[in-house]
Amino acid sequence: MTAWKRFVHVKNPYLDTMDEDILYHLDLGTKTHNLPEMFGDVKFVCVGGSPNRMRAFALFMHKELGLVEGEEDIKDICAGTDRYCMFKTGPVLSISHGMGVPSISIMLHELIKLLHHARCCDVTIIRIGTSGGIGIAPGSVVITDTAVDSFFKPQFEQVILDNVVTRSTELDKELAEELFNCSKKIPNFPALIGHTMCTYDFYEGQGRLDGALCSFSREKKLDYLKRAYEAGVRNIEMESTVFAAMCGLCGLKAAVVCVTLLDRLDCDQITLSHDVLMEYQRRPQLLISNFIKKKLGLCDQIS
Ligand SMILES: O=P(O)(O)O[C@H]1O[C@H](CO)[C@@H](O)[C@H]1O
Ligand SMILES: O=c1cc[nH]c(=O)[nH]1
Repeated sequence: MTAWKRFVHVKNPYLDTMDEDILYHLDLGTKTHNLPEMFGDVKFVCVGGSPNRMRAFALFMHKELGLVEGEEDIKDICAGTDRYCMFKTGPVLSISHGMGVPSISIMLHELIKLLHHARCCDVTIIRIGTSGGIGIAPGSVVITDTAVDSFFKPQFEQVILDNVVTRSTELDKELAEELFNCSKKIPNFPALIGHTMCTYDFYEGQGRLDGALCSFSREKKLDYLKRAYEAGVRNIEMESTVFAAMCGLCGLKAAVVCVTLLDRLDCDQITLSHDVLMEYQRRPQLLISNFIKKKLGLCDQIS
């Protein structure tokens, strides 16, 4: 029996009428680049805020996949722009998205069109990030089941013209479970499944007392974070709702996996040493590399 291929769908009737599509912020285009040849074999897309992290992930994946060509062949495909960076190794694409909803949303529009133009199918997309934990030990890896907004609602509100359009932020529960099962096979790997709250700001928006502005008390902050915990929220970051909404609408299997850098019930400032921060940031990468190797039928635990 032939399995159906899951293509990436764009939902824009105007795209078909365009002679050329310029993916401006990626410095790629349908006339200037052979997108099917460059990207047609992509099966896994990993995204994260920082360019260096996404470069490190591509190099790590390259090694883990045992690919023959050298590291020096892994170049930034978007080098012509300094908005985002993109690296490809085998079927894995690694892209940075900057900080916050507007930044990741621009990248996702162009990435989803890229995958569509390249005729990619059966693509899984995973955000590997950092976050602030609530009521869990720093260094824990949270696999998101549902992304919620600042009111703990599983929705993303997109302003389109002068309307507010509400979109669902459900993520693929089966994929989250699969990732959690994968995490159990890694020794001493603290992981859990929970809701992730996405905010529009790192300071006031996440109830921090240490920003340039703060108009609420310590008690109000703690009351808010405790209510978030009771609603099932285990970590806070700044991209998951729009990521879940856009990927869901375009038929991409999506997951969010973020390490926590602190427990927000204890503090606001990130005081980790550089080495500890780097080690924590590698945790989502290790989990995703094991997952990808498993999906590709490579040895489960090479690392
Ligand atoms: O670690 P990344 O992927 O950048 O994600 C988190 O870190 C940034 C804030 O420091 C926000 O973008 C937040 O979502
Ligand atoms: O507290 C934190 C840490 C990382 N990223 C966030 O968005 N918040």
